[in-house]
Amino acid sequence: MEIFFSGSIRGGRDDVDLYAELIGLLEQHGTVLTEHVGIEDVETKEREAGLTDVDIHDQDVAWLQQADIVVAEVTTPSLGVGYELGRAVAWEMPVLALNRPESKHELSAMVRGNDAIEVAEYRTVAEVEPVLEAFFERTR
Ligand SMILES: O=c1[nH]c(=O)n([C@H]2C[C@H](O)[C@@H](COP(=O)(O)O)O2)cc1CO
Repeated sequence: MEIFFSGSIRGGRDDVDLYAELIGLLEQHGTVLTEHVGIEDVETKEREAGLTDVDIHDQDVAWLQQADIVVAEVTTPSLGVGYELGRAVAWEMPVLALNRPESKHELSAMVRGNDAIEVAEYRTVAEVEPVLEAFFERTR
């Protein structure tokens, strides 16, 4: 099982530690192609590696195409995450969006109102574990 994890980078990095925890959980279910989303200084590393925005976009879309499923943490609004979700839906991939309802951001209707995206509201990482179990069971 290859998993595309999607989370905000330029949209804001407040939740980066949470992304790393979620990636750790996802690794119990398969290979996470986008582990870099959970790395604190990802943009510095990409710059040092000489990656342009075109490189980042093209690599990301290739990973999305390669993946079997998409799991996104959508609490911090991000254009890139929204774009990835839109493409995943167009390709009819299973998509799970994890959202923390107590955030100051209201989840976009383009995500919550999309019946091709399963939205799970949660407060703690412990609550995500059974949600992932059920999601992977359904998509197996
Ligand atoms: O440097 C990057 N590396 C990268 O892989 N992405 C991808 C993965 C994330 O799921 C998503 C984040 O988009 P944004 O940067 O607009 O918040 O885009 C986005 C960026 C920066 O836009």
